[in-house]
Amino acid sequence: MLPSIGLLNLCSGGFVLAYFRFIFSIDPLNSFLMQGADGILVPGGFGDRGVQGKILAAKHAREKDVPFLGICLGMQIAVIEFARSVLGLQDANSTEFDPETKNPCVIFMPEGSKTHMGGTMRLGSRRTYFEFADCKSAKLYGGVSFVDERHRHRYEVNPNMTSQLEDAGLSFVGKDETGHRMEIVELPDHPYFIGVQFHPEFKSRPGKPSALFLGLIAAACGQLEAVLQHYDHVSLVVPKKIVMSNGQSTIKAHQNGNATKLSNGLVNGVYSNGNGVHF
Ligand SMILES: NC(=O)CC[C@H](N)C(=O)O
Repeated sequence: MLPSIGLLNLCSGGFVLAYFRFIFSIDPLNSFLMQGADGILVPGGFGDRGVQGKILAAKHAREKDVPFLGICLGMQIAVIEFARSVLGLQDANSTEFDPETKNPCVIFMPEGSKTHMGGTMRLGSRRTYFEFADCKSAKLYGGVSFVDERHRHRYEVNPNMTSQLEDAGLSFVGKDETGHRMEIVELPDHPYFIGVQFHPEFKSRPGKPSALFLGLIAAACGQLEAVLQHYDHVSLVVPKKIVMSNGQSTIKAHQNGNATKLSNGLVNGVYSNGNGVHF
């Protein structure tokens, strides 16, 4: 596939010229080609083809502080790589690729059907609640308490392994309404390492790119701080975890998503009216 070039408006620091290169994850030159990358995006996918190369890409990004965005399978890959390299669980895997793994950090969603594939995916618009106001993704989305993004998957991060992963430094900063389904993962000490279970590309448009793509490009050209500061004037009103008297913790959801109109006409830069109906 030929490389392509894009002109992007970063809001803060004017325009940047971005050069995109598609690397096949099964390409033996994969690691070599990644060396010069300023940013890496691992997209969604099904089946185990190219998974090893995708794991190498996530590892390279994590270890070399290269801005990284993992989408759906790309997020699952980032979790697998982290479990293997940081937790030392060599056989950590998704049960999609290794049903017998002793360390299933990505598992089949309990409500899915293993026998009927058609229409059994978790599809369509679902709500993600931010756990922390100061994580990069919450800031990029403009300080909302939730975002509605579109989904297309059968597997998810194993909720029984999240505390182990979090103790080692991975942060699950976005979750569904139950708090058991991981939607956004970040590495807080990394310049830009974000994985999302949803597909931001489904609602991204040339003139209105998803906040996460904007963040990736900004980070890749050293402009992330400037872009985040641009959003800083929008009050960050994401509630912190509220510890309830019964010892359970929860987050309070604001039904309107704390929407604030930005000067560019977007509602916090997010395509959502906060009630699950999308434009
Ligand atoms: N859209 C995707 O990337 C799907 C990821 C993975 N194969 C799953 O079903 O969960």
